[in-house]
Amino acid sequence: MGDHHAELTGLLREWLPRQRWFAGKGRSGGGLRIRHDVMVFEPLRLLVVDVDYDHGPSDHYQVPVVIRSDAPFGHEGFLIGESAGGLVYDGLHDPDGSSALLSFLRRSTHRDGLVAEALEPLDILPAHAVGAEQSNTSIVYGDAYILKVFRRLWPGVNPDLEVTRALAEAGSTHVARPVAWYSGRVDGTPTTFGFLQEYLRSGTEGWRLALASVRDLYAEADLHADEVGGDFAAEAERLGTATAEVHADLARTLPTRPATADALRSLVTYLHGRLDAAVEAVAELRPFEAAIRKSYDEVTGASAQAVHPRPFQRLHGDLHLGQVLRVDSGWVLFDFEGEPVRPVADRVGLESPLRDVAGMLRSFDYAARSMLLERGDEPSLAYRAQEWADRNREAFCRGYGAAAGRDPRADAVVLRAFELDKAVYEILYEARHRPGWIGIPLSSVERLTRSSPSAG
Ligand SMILES: Nc1ncnc2c1ncn2[C@@H]1O[C@H](COP(=O)(O)OP(=O)(O)O)[C@@H](O)[C@H]1O
Ligand SMILES: O=P(O)(O)O[C@H]1O[C@H](CO)[C@@H](O[C@H]2O[C@H](CO)[C@@H](O)[C@H](O)[C@H]2O)[C@H](O)[C@H]1O
Repeated sequence: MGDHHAELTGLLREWLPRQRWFAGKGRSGGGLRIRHDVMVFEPLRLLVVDVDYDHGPSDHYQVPVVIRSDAPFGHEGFLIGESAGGLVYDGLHDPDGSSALLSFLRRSTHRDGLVAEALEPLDILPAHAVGAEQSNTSIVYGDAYILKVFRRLWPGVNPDLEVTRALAEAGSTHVARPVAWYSGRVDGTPTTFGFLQEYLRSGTEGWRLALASVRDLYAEADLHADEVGGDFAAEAERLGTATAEVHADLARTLPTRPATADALRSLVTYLHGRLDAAVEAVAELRPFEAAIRKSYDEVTGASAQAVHPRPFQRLHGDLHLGQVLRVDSGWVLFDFEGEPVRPVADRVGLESPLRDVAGMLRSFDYAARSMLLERGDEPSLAYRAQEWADRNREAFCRGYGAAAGRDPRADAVVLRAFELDKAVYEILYEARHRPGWIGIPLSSVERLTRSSPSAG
């Protein structure tokens, strides 16, 4: 294995940093070690790779590979490199590799420390990868299942699996049925590697529906959001209700804790810490720093009961229009992973449900403004974008309030703090991955720090 691993390590040293989900960009060091090498199911081998840096903890990644003596047509795009043993391909994109993973799940078996568990008998179906690879790699089997393979491994049970299972067991209609998963040990801790769910073939992503609505509005230069064909407000209201129902099920089945003065103080410290890192990295944020900090401090400015009369609880953690699907029966939420850049230990904490509300409100802003990027500077469209975002924001909060018994807008100080925090996170995210979009969250920070909390 020694020479072979040395060769594979060399190939991965080139390949890994080029992947969209590689989190070590900009960190010095980057020494690579293959920690586990398991033949999961012929021909799929699963490598667990550690990346060590000069400072801070190591990262862990799973890299399933298929090593072939042939080079089938169409495989060029996912070649990792050439070794003495053959051509090394990304095993999640190699059709034989993705089939092997389903066979492993189907057997509900274990292999060298990797364990597969299935809740129901699985059909063997052909695989294809979905969409652009982001934080993870997803594979659809037939049109029955979708497997999410967590590329970066955080020791512990992945919150997506934990929370989705809790909701399914509570009878929620707002999640896709969990079907199977596989796990192993990382740093001695049982860790989720991949999660298979029912594939909702009739689902349309909220982001696509919202963009269609915005497009309709921009096409009708003289009409308002409530007058054009593709008005999204009724959907936004239903989405608000679905989010509140999910929160209620999570509060009923998983732990909660009161939002005490201490809990709010820790929250504010945490928000300031995230801002420290963002202003350090993105100079454009600095003119707004003082005003943002002032908004955060307002969270501890009055009694905890007055500012946040709801318990802290488990959440979605990164809710936006790209994480919800409209199916015939209503809205389904997925990807309960939280923000992928946060350590899992942080993401499984009990937090304010207003964090999710704020995530979705930010997304209405994104949908309205992303289309302005294509249109250049048209002041009348900017006005209409704001009108669209406000209308859907109100509808979402109305729907949430009707189901939760308290409208999120009633807790305006905390809601604004979370909207600012999300926008700060987005500024960092866009700076790293999509610099052309950074103006969207920056303009929101500018607006949110200008307005009073209740104005939204
Ligand atoms: N149960 C499902 N049924 C149908 N499509 C889904 C389902 N879950 C996720 N998707 C689609 O798969 C894609 C990737 O899923 P996601 O969990 O967001 O991955 P990532 O964490 O990499 O962003 C999304 O575009 C989403 O629309
Ligand atoms: O989908 P992920 O879990 O990988 O989330 C990350 O990427 C998102 C972008 O794809 C990013 O979301 C931001 O852009 C969305 C439009 O593309 C918008 O709907 C969101 O409101 C906005 O935050 C997300 O923040 C990031 O964690």
